[in-house]
Amino acid sequence: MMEQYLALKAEAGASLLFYRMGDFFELFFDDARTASQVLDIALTTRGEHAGEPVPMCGVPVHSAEGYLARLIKAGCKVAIAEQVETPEEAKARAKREGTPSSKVLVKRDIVRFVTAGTLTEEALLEPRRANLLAALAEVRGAIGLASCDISTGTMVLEECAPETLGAELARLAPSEIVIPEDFAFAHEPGLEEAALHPARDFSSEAGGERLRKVHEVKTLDGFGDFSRAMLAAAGGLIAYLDHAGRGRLPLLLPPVRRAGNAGLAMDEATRTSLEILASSTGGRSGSLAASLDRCSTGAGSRLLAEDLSAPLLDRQEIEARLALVQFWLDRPIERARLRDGMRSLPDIGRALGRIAAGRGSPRDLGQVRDGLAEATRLHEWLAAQADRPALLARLLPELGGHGALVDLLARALVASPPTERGNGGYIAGGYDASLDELREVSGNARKAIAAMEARYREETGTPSLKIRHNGVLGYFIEVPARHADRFMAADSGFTHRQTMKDAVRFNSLALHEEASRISEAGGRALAAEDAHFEELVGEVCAAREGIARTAAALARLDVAAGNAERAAEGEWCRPEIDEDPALDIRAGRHPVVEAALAKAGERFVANDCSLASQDRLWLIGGPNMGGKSTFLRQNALIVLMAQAGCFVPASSARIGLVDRLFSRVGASDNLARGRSTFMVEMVETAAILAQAGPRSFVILDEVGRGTSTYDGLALAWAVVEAVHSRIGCRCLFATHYHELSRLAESCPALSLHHVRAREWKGDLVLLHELAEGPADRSYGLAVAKLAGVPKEVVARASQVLAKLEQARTETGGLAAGLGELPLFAAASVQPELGPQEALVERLREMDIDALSPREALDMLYELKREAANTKA
Ligand SMILES: Nc1ncnc2c1ncn2[C@@H]1O[C@H](COP(=O)(O)OP(=O)(O)OP(=O)(O)O)[C@@H](O)[C@H]1O
Repeated sequence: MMEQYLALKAEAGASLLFYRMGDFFELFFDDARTASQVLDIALTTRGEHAGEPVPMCGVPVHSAEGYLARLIKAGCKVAIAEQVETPEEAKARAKREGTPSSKVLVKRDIVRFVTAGTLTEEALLEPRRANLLAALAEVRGAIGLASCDISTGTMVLEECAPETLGAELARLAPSEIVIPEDFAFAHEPGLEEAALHPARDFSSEAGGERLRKVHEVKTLDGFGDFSRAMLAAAGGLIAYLDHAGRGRLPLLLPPVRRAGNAGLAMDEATRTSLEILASSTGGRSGSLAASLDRCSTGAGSRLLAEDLSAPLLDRQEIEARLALVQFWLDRPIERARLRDGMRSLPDIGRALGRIAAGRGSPRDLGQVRDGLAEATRLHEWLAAQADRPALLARLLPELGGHGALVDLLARALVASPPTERGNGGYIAGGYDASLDELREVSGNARKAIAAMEARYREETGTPSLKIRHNGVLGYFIEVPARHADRFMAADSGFTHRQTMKDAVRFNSLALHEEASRISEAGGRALAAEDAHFEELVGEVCAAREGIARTAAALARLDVAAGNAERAAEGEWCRPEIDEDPALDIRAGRHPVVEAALAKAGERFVANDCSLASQDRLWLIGGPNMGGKSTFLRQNALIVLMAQAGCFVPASSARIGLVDRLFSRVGASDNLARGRSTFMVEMVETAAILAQAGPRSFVILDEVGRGTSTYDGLALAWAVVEAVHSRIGCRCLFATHYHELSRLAESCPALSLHHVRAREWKGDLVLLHELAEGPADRSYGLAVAKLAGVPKEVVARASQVLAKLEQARTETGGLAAGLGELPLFAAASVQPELGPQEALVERLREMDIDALSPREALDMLYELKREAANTKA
């Protein structure tokens, strides 16, 4: 056995090997140590290997899913080795091969690799979260990105530049990433845990071939235009799935090309800081998605998360989503009816995923039936609604058209089919006459056995006689031990089978005959149900693309109705979308903070934000805890929500489409990646300065606070100037440096604002209200007092502050020398040129036509000399 185990383990590689032994999966050696630790189960030993006891642990097959879920969550991969022949088959093989049957071992094989990105089981998936597997490939400097959710079969191909890979991965947030073994960008952040796969599977030719084969088409043209990098990534993805499923591919729908720049771009830091899908503590609760989500189905929640991760840039598409939300908002009764109906809707996308992956159960077929039947009912109802918006009209045909399949499944399956296929009983009566007959035979035999029990009781005068059944003996007659003698007699007609403590068990010829009838008919009935199951699976798979489209349409309806529900609940408004580089939000609120305050019985103070080309940079000061970060974030979130097609928490909002959103709010140490707080702040600021354009929206919070006061102020000053004069985008900039307010004199599109506070009877009152003009003071000490810093420390700080302020009055303070500083734009602060760049600059500036031949020759010599120096 050890030999077989070790061979399979070699194949499993780094995956933990679940080795099937009867009713258990067993793990050995290091696998057993890891699993016992992660699962907190007993570690024992079994036998010896190389003179040492072999560590072992095991999990029962029937509850293996739960254990698998925990292992996958802990970052492990698992290879499942099943018995692929029965003991009888093994014995027959031994006979054929001439090996003694005692030496023969049942054949086992790895039937599947279970990894985070290749799950389909209900128990292992979170209903409200997509589970993506992504593959990356590089072709001539372009990175192809293939992502798929095999639980529903969707597959998206896209391409990006190496610099934006991090942002794209942050948008997708895949559960697992596969890269070729020789991937040039393997050291990029986020790829530390990526699975390696042989590079030969990541070629564009092989990728194209694989896609054509999976979808049984001669050309991919009908699906879209895919680049070589996309095809290479798709090839790697399919090859990895093929490897994980040991040759059985899961459900894969035709690939969809995601157009580059199709949406609002956000980098990883922005996503994290805006807490879109997860809060800063890592969980869903406290995130934007959680506070927005009123979807009735898991599929709806998954689509909402996708919408929020990839807001749109296409005005028409945004308007289409908003109009559908409006439609449901205007019809509260219909909305309630839709959401009620949806609540009991099965997750047909995922049921289909399991069926297509060969892991489907009769219950999954039942779910497809019920889901499609509900979709058909919805189709009829919605078709009768007046004033349907365009998106609804587009979705409508996707909901119907499954009549024949629903009818077939309705006739074929019982009302609530079981999850277990092995015991049968899921094919409905009346569907197959021969199956009904077999069932009748077993039914009659069962009746005969019941009659036999009554007859034997009477004939033998043993009222306590019972005919029973168990897995080992089959049917048997059981009598109390004190009555057993008369059954033991040679001519009694009963044969002894087993003696228990208080009872003795017998068989009889008649019972044996009826039991054989039951088991034979039962076996044939099971086989017939099995065959029907396969037929039904075939029918469902043949209709898979239509079913997936229906599932997607249902999810879109659910998201729109959920958004309408949320908008009604919070009195949110429909944003107006236009192309102006402006932003006008009236009485805006932060959806998450507002909800948290409401729970505590507190009121959120709404604030306006109005940016336009002549006033597009707001410098915001005011006390700590005054609400600056909240204000910055709420406006970024409102933009994001609007472009995702949601209503927004404001009394009115006009959003000029934003192409890139940047958020640098709150310190996020990234010590794991070897960067200090200040370094992270500067890296993120650098990214903003490099990538932001005139249509971007930037929120920056306290840039420069992580270093010395002078350095920090200088950096903040230069960053504000660059954003104002060079980039020219809309920006909210929160700061504690009062000195920055002087920028208002030199930057015409910059205005000063502050969050209001008051000191009342020595205590600080934060009003959380935004007002125009610079902040008068910081109230830092008052906040420290509020936070419980000991009185004597605050008193001492007051003394120090008084001294510092006195010095400031005398010397003009920190920014004393800034009066003479020229404007950023006028200063023409050129970065110092390197020697090569200087050379290029001279060449560029040279007017050849104005040179005499002699001057030209001299110039050539000079340039040559300079070039030689540059090299040295
Ligand atoms: N508009 C508002 N209405 C009511 N409460 C608010 C509002 N804005 C913020 N708050 C409350 O004030 C707290 C502090 O807000 P926030 O972190 O935005 O302050 P801040 O000015 O950025 O502070 P710091 O300068 O210390 O970073 C929030 O957690 C919230 O409870």
